[in-house]
Amino acid sequence: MNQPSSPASSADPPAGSGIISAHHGVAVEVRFDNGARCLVRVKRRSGHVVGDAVRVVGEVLERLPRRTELRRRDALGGIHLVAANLDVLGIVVSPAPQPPAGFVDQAIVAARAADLAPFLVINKCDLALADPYVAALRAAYAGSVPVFPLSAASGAGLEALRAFFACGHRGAFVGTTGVGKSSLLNALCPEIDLQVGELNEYSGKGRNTTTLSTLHTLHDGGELIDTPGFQDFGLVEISAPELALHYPGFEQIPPGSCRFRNCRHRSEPGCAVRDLASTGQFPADRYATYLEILDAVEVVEAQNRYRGKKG
Ligand SMILES: Nc1nc2c(ncn2[C@@H]2O[C@H](COP(=O)(O)OP(=O)(O)OP(=O)(O)O)[C@@H](O)[C@H]2O)c(=O)[nH]1
Ligand SMILES: [Zn+2]
Repeated sequence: MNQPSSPASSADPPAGSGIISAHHGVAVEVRFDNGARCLVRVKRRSGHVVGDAVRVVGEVLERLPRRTELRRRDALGGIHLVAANLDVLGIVVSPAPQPPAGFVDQAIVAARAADLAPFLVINKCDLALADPYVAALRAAYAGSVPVFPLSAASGAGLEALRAFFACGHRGAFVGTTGVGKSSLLNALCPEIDLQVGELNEYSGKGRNTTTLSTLHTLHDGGELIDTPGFQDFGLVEISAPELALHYPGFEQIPPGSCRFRNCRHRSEPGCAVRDLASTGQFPADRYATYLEILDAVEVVEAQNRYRGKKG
């Protein structure tokens, strides 16, 4: 379906407001507030993404202002908009394979910088080595974000995550390869194939379309965006001020504790974070991880400044 020469939709698109629930490259599916769906043709680089709130008038799509934007960085450093109007981002990890050091922290910072509330999913809790891993992650993050230990394979722990989404959240998952994101999506929405089937029934065309991105409604409530290839995305680079502002654990330190408002919590005089870490009131290992990420972020910032000067 959706060859460039095909009609924008197989029926007259109804007029009204709704949300883009799937993106097929040359057409988007709009889900109207009353539940009806239609396909509307768009230009290849129209800038529309799943999650966009739109008004449809005839074949014209008017995009309404976005509350949030989720971006990713590709292998060449290009930045792409992935989805709009999400409110939560699930960071998926597993005891095997484990994500690289600092991954969870950077994902939390990137989510918060994009105004998304991060939560942590620890998959594969059926594995024997899961318990100490879950305990370590809880100790580091439970004070900062919701933590969901579960097993996509056995289904244990899925109910708590379903209940979280059922509060009305719209989110996506990120995580490194092999942690079980696809398994988790399938466990949460077994009807994924069914939705694809419904859409194609509507369009009356075959199943051989590349769907770039889909918004799935979960059975108990809430929505999940599935964007092939996105889940392993390179997080958009975080800046040093974003890191200092959003690093998990720092939210427990009252704002204004450091002498300088833009304190990077490294060597500034009157830095409350460094003082708390040195006296054990802030976990020393968490502070050490922060400094390692800050080092890496500052190297990238220096490289970008150098490139900017050269350019
Ligand atoms: N033991 C166990 N294995 C799981 C679980 N969930 C997924 N796996 C296995 O982990 C492997 C990776 O699962 P995927 O769902 O493909 O992981 P992914 O994160 O989508 O991987 P990519 O597509 O590479 O990004 C597969 O062999 C799954 O069978 C789980 O809850 N427990
Ligand atoms: Zn400080």
